[in-house]
Amino acid sequence: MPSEHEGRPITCRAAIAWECNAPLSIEEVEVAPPKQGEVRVRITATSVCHTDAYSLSGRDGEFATPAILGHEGAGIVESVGPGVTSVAPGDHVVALYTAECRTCRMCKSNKTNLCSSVRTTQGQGLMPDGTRRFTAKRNGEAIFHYMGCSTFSEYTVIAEVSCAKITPDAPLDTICLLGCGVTTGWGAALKTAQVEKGATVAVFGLGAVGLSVIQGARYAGAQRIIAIDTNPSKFPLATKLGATETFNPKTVPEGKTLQQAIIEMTDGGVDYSFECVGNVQLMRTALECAHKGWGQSIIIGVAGAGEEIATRPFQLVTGRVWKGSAFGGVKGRTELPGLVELYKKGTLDIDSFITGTLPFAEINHAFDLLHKGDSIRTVLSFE
Ligand SMILES: NC(=O)C1=CN([C@@H]2O[C@H](COP(=O)(O)OP(=O)(O)OC[C@H]3O[C@@H](n4cnc5c(N)ncnc54)[C@H](OP(=O)(O)O)[C@@H]3O)[C@@H](O)[C@H]2O)C=CC1
Ligand SMILES: N[C@@H](CCC(=O)N[C@@H](CSC=O)C(=O)NCC(=O)O)C(=O)O
Ligand SMILES: [Zn+2]
Ligand SMILES: [Zn+2]
Repeated sequence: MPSEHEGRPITCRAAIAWECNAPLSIEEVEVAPPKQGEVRVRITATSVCHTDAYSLSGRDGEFATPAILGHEGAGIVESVGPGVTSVAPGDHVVALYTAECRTCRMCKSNKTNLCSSVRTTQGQGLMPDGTRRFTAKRNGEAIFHYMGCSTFSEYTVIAEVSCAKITPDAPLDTICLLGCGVTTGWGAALKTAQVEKGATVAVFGLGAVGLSVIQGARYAGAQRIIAIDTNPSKFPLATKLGATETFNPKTVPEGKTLQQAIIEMTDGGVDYSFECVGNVQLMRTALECAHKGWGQSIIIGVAGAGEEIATRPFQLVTGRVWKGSAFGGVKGRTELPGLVELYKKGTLDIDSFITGTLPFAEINHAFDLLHKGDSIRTVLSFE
């Protein structure tokens, strides 16, 4: 059924980041109708990923304010712009920060999920035509988009290629986590690393991303999964999701490095390690605890603008492999429906990641919980 607002602006609530390192401001915005190839979505649920906090911290070289953050959200299509064929009003969708146009060179390759169709304008906080759809009601200022999603708004406009259509019988307030954290970790284990049966795995950082790596590694049949975090309150959930051991780097004896400790625990190093924190020193540790000759280390964490990784080239000469993974290597429009089915069958746990739900108006509290290490994912509801 067509929306009563079709073709017209909608005024709704959004959380605006007017500047970095300040609380988000809940206020009214005007959301323009979708243009060619665009979709306006009523977001029903969104959660807060560490990357939202990272961008708000001012460490993200691409982030421009004022902006509407949020990239882990799901909702219902309100209206579509000219030329949109793959979704229609009423469809349930997950917003994708890694688009999938299916026609660019990257999409046609089975080696990557990094679609190039909208990435340049997305990084500038703009829609693909170079303009914006959000205006602050308080002063008429145009607001930047974020990661092609901007899910911290009751209504958002995203590109059709950034819309994964999913079955309407899946709960949006749970599967919104497929918009980032759960898919990223699961895919990093199964698609990027291709962890195999019997493997030994080390996971650094036990937020939604690291815990999802653990879940993926268990699904792949890994024999040992070592869950590593400086916050031991994350250990019980890591164990529930498949970790066979937990380890706190703070317990490494003086005079020994963390990589040495893990190499000793694993008879020479792990087959696969995953950095899920965004700390460049830890990325080095993760590489160097990988087994000589074949160990692979996957960087998932996002480091601040200007930060660099280092290791002795000898580490690579002697067979270790350094890789990265974005959105778990998952092509969202094609593969998210399958992940929803895995959730419905009980194969993919998403419920355990939701450590709390809050009304959208309490979004700043959700950020506080993340900063204090007291949450995995807090789902914000607009209803
Ligand atoms: N490449 C991609 O596609 C994606 C990348 N990311 C990135 O992945 C990272 C993880 O995201 P998310 O799971 O949401 O983050 P969280 O903040 O929820 O989880 C990170 C975990 O690492 C712990 N930690 C912090 N420092 C260390 C350390 N030195 N050693 C071991 N553990 C440590 C934190 O502890 P504490 O509880 O004390 O904070 C926390 O438990 C972020 O950098 C994020 O930006 C996220 C999604 C997609
Ligand atoms: N803007 C950042 C880039 C941050 C980054 O690496 N993002 C990840 C996703 S993080 C999700 O929570 C990613 O997928 N990167 C690939 C991409 O195309 O952006 C910066 O400039 O450092
Ligand atoms: Zn994220
Ligand atoms: Zn593409």
